[in-house]
Amino acid sequence: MSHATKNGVSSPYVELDRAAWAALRDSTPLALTEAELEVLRGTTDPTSMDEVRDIYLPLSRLLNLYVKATRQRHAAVRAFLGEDDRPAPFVIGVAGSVAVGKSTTARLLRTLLAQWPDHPSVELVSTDNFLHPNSVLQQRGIMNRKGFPESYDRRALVRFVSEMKAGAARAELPVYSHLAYDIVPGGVQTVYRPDILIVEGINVLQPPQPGRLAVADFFDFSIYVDARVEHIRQWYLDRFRELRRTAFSDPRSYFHSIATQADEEEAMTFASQTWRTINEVNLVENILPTRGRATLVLYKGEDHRIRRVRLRKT
Ligand SMILES: Nc1ncnc2c1ncn2[C@@H]1O[C@H](COP(=O)(O)OP(=O)(O)O)[C@@H](O)[C@H]1O
Ligand SMILES: CC(C)(COP(=O)(O)O)[C@@H](O)C(=O)NCCC(=O)O
Repeated sequence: MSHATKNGVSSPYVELDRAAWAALRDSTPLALTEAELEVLRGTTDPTSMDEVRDIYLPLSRLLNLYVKATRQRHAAVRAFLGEDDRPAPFVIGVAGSVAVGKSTTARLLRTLLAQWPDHPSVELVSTDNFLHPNSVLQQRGIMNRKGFPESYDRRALVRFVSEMKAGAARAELPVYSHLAYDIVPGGVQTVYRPDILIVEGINVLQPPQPGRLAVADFFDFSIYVDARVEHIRQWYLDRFRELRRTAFSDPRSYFHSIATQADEEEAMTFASQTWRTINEVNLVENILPTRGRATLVLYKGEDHRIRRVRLRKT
């Protein structure tokens, strides 16, 4: 365990290697089968049972402690104000680059956190539901900025999380389809107020615009999934190659012509260009600068395995 110091001032972070973090699992039981894990894994994501045991069970234990402590703090404030108990979900943000594996992390957490008897209902919402439809992105000339902060309806995202936090019983959200590469016209996802709400997306740790609130202002805990840019690039390309063989071969896919008309070399040139001109620029300019705001950083190595964990103590 290292407590880095800078200019003699103790750092707010503690950094643990994989073995030190894994030891913090304590007695948290492993109640997930290989078949259940298989369903939670994203395309080409190799997250294994070892990863669940060494990384996600200690994290589940830590989050359970956070939920309990946060409930106690809220109850104390309500008692101080003489207010009745009002249920509010514990909100967790999961951030990181396109293709870093956030959705696998978020789905695993949803399953593991729901196994605790004190917070069985866990909802997961991906911020792609709040992207502006392609028609709006085209109108604004920002179709090549999909995933950048301005490509989202940030007000609607903040409104959704703030309403859930304020105790709203349910909310209706738009739906994004990776297949159509667009918002689904008339699509609705209904979210009933859970014990824990996980909000996953590349830009969830963005600071607020002047005079506004950002979605991160409502997080009780946040996780940044991190890796070297060149490794994430390789994962993006590997996944694209696999999607070309699978999802893109569906005639309804926005990228269908990449599967049917372009040979593999042309397809991969297109993918490299998309990575370099959109996703890497967004990572370096907008996403990486938010890493320091996360409560926890999971650092992945080239093989996708988490090597180190950094926790913010204060
Ligand atoms: N073009 C696509 N077609 C189908 N599925 C996709 C496409 N792009 C991404 N996905 C899937 O969407 C999910 C989210 O991907 P992404 O936003 O890159 O985040 P991450 O890889 O960090 O989970 C992943 O499960 C991925 O497999
Ligand atoms: C939909 C995404 C912006 C991710 O959205 P998120 O759920 O993280 O808000 C991303 O997967 C994406 O499609 N990026 C655009 C460039 C590309 O096609 O890779």
